[in-house]
Amino acid sequence: MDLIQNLELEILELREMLKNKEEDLREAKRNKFSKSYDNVIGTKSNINIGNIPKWAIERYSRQILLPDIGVMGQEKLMSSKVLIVGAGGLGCPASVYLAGAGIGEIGIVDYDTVDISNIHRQILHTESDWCKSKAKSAAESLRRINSNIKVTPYTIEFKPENAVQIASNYDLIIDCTDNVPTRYMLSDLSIITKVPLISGSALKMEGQLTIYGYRESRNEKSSGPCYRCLFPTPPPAAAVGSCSANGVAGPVPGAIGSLQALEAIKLLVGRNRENLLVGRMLIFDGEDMTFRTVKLRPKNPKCESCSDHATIKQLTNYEVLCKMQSKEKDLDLNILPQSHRISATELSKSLNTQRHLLIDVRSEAEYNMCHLEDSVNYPLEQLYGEKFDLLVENIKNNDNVIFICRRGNDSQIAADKILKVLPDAKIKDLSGGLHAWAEQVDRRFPIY
Ligand SMILES: Nc1ncnc2c1ncn2[C@@H]1O[C@H](COP(=O)(O)OP(=O)(O)OP(=O)(O)O)[C@@H](O)[C@H]1O
Repeated sequence: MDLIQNLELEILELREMLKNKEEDLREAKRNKFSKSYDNVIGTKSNINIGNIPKWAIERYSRQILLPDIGVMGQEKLMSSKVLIVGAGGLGCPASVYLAGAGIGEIGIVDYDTVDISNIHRQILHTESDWCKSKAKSAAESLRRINSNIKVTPYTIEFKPENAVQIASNYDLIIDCTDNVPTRYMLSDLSIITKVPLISGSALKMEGQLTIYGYRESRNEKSSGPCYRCLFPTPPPAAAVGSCSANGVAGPVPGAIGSLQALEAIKLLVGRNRENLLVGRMLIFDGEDMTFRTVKLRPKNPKCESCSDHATIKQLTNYEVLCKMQSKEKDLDLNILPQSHRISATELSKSLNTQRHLLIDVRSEAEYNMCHLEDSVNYPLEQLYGEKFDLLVENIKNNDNVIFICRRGNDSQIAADKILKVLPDAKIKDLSGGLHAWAEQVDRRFPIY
């Protein structure tokens, strides 16, 4: 028995020794690598091979082996500057691969902070980055991936007042944002500054990407349509989906962001127009796992931004263009008069004394995530379907009807629609929605 125990102890000791030796070996390798890098920085020493140093050949060998990249392509990547706007679902994977590929300088712009609901897809941020600036968190992670590149975080909103000055320092812009005003601005910016733009988007299980503002050389006209050629007038704000309202599967922006990085690498090493997504859009459907490329409409000969008759010579107010309300106003539509609204605290008190019909108009998936006890689910779109009459009948027979949604906008739309057919109905909407409930009444209720 003793013999077996002794042997086991010896095995444990040997394992420990092996682990230490392995760590020593890794440390020695790391030292060797950084020493050889130190030798090269700031010098044209004789260990340079061709035009790129030994350390870079070792580090980037797997992509240099590709005939489309090669040593010359690697040199171009290492002297390129890429600006990534948005450090979210698309910006994280796009910048990871660009940092990995050794892009000389990466600028990353984002005014927001990391939210816990971002982490399922925004792979540069971790739990310990929660509430940190996204641009700073992304920059820190990128520097950990590649300490040989320069990374500049911009913790600001990218807007007409600062966009031209920042973008002019870069060779390429990558649109990783999530809103229409910024998309129009980036497209115009690309035409004005002659910096090409790789635009991506992802929502639910779908994503797409294309290149705008591509030019064979700076003196040539841009090829392919710009965003304004395709969408001369912005869609109504309500028709635009967002990840926070519609959801997104993490790997979908992961795939699109990675492909944006791939297009960036190809563009920077000088691949031909035909090999790039110029005048074409790649569409990915994660539901049935298909990729398809569609040809985009040609340039609009009357485009205000990129045609010969362009009138847009400087950036304008894109919030006005897209008829956006300010973010605060967005949170509360104020459709209903005060007499048809009830605060979360008032509702909580009233629930203790009276019977109510609580109608939750969120989607079924949201309702299943969390809902108030005894509420019934009646998704907003059903108000426009065949069950509407049934709902009206139900409401007629109730004295206390409360419409509920996430933030208090859809519930007002629903209540307003019912009031148009039943003007005397005893209807109210929960002001501020379930967010207000979570903040004012029950902190256990999840805010999403
Ligand atoms: N004009 C802008 N300037 C700087 N950053 C921007 C601008 N417009 C959008 N962004 C950033 O682009 C990123 C887009 O990321 P993503 O689409 O994953 O959405 P999100 O806002 O992080 O998450 P969610 O929609 O789930 O709340 C966000 O971090 C947002 O702050």
